[in-house]
Amino acid sequence: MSRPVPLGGASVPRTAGRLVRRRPCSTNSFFRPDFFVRLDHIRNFCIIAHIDHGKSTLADRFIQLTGGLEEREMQAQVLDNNPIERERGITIKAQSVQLHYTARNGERYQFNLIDTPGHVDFSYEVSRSLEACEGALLVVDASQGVEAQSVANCYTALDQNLEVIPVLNKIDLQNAEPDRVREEIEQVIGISAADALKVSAKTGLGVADVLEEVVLRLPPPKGNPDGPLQALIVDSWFDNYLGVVSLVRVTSGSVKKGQKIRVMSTGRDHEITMLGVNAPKRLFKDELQCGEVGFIVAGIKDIFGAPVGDTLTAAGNPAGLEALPGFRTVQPRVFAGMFPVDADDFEDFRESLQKLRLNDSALQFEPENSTALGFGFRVGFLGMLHMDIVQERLEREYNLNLITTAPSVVYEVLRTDGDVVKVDNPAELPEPGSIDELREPIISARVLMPQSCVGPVMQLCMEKRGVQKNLRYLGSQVQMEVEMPMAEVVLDFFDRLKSVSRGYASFEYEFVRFQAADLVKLDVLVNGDKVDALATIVHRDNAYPRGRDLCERMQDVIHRQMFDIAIQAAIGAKIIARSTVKALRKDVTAKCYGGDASRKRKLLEKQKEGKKRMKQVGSVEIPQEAFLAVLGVDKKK
Ligand SMILES: Nc1nc2c(ncn2[C@@H]2O[C@H](COP(=O)(O)OP(=O)(O)OP(=O)(O)O)[C@@H](O)[C@H]2O)c(=O)[nH]1
Repeated sequence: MSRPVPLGGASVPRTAGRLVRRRPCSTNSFFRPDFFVRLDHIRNFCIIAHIDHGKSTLADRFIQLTGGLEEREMQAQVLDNNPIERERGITIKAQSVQLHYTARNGERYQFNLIDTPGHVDFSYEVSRSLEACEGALLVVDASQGVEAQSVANCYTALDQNLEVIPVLNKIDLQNAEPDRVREEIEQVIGISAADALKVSAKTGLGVADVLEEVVLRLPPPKGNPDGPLQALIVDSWFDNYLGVVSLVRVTSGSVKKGQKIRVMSTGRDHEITMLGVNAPKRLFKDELQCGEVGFIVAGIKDIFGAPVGDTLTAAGNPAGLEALPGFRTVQPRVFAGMFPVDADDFEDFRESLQKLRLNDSALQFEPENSTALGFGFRVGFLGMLHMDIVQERLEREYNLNLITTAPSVVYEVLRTDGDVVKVDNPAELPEPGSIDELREPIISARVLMPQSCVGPVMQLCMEKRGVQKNLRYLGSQVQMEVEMPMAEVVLDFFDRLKSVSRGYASFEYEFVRFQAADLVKLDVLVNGDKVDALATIVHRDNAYPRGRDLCERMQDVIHRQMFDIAIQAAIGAKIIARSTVKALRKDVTAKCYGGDASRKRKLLEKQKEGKKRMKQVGSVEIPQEAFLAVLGVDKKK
């Protein structure tokens, strides 16, 4: 992604408090004078919560209260600055912002705040952001109560030894029950909530107290301000003009403009040309000191030049420092083929994926060749929302026109020769004769719901081949632990769970093991040709209904053409379902008798537009919707 560096006018802090001004104010108004902040006056913290509990809105209030933006510059969820985030109303990328707060004791503190995403698909982003912090605000919606991601994200913070302050949000709502939710935090999560703060991020009620508690209860960063430079790359993105821009947390020493730094994994030295902080407007500075979180630009044009999790030291690393621990790598769980509609876009597609990966280290990809769709990539994602967002970012930020195939999980195959291989593409499943055992990934899911939902949720889990492991009554909430095949969860579990529980149940999951199951490959034939990109792996018991359903769905989405199109579902050589798209020529200009050439041309152009997201497979044009018919998702109109 190329995030431009806005050259907005920087607001110089009105009162410098007791801070010492290190050097005279730069004459350039884009620069903010550097104030020396003592390490014990810095607080680095994250806001964590379940989706929609109000993290970004609380961050807005913090920015407003500390004067980070003027009233006219404020808009809701300021930190969700990606257009996709704003349209969907969700946070996808963690965003950092530096604020300056004068506490009630008259001292001035520097806050480096990171707003994190709430959806389970982006929990990796949360754990990475926590690495740059000493504390976390756990925001819980006082009208909804504790939900699955409140628990999971809080445990991640505790695992990383962070101090957690519970904050009960939305107390302005009539149905807010702060006392019940406080008990829930203690019962479900198991942390003390006696001194949880009550706030309304919307009206601002109680928000000032949160800032004060951040000062009092969260520890300052550790590290030696006078030691040799050591900084952790927390995030990176590619800017078309500047090259790689990295967000770093300085853990020792300081980094200065003009300084030569070394990227430890590559061993290459670069000169820092720009550095600064998001406040939340981007402000250029001369130095990032120990404990601070800010961005650096070092003229790195190579996409792999400053990977996330890497360590920066002074050039030549004279102190012989070791690399910081970095981040755990995440394994993608869902894979789908992505193919450019226009084969000429393949190289652009590769470069775009590489740039996107810099900013999204959970993304993995390798080239794939499909008989039906040509050259593309098999791309690994953390979940369906992640897949959806990646496709949208590729199309909007990189101007690509892509066909995505149905997502698949990774299977483990025990071959008759004793070898065990992993298969993430159904088309590459070995011949049935050479398979001794086919194993599917099993997840352990924790569903949190009100008691009234237990019946329908249990029924849904059974339908998805789930095995209940535990059921705990925690006050008004019930926590159910269930093991389920991941393939069933990928398809539509999340939506179904929301609908059977009227939105009250939430869930989070983790992979536990591979387990043998009676699975078969379901092929789809279009006019007799097997289309590799449409193959799926399903449980034998579901194969017949799935095959029938798939043929019907495809019949609805494949446009009628000049001839009959037969769609068949097959297991091996056995056809198990069939449907036909009847021949018809859709003459869009039929009604345009008379000689209005321009209107005819417009209609034909419109028809051409409609054909854009299609692939010619044999003699048949197959639209994007058909490739995702197995999901029952009409993704692109
Ligand atoms: N009534 C009320 N609504 C609130 C309050 N705080 C947030 N909201 C609303 O709750 C919705 C979600 O708020 P966000 O700040 O986007 O939530 P989030 O936790 O950042 O969401 P994700 O980043 O997608 O996980 C928005 O419609 C907000 O206007 C509050 O204190 N009171």
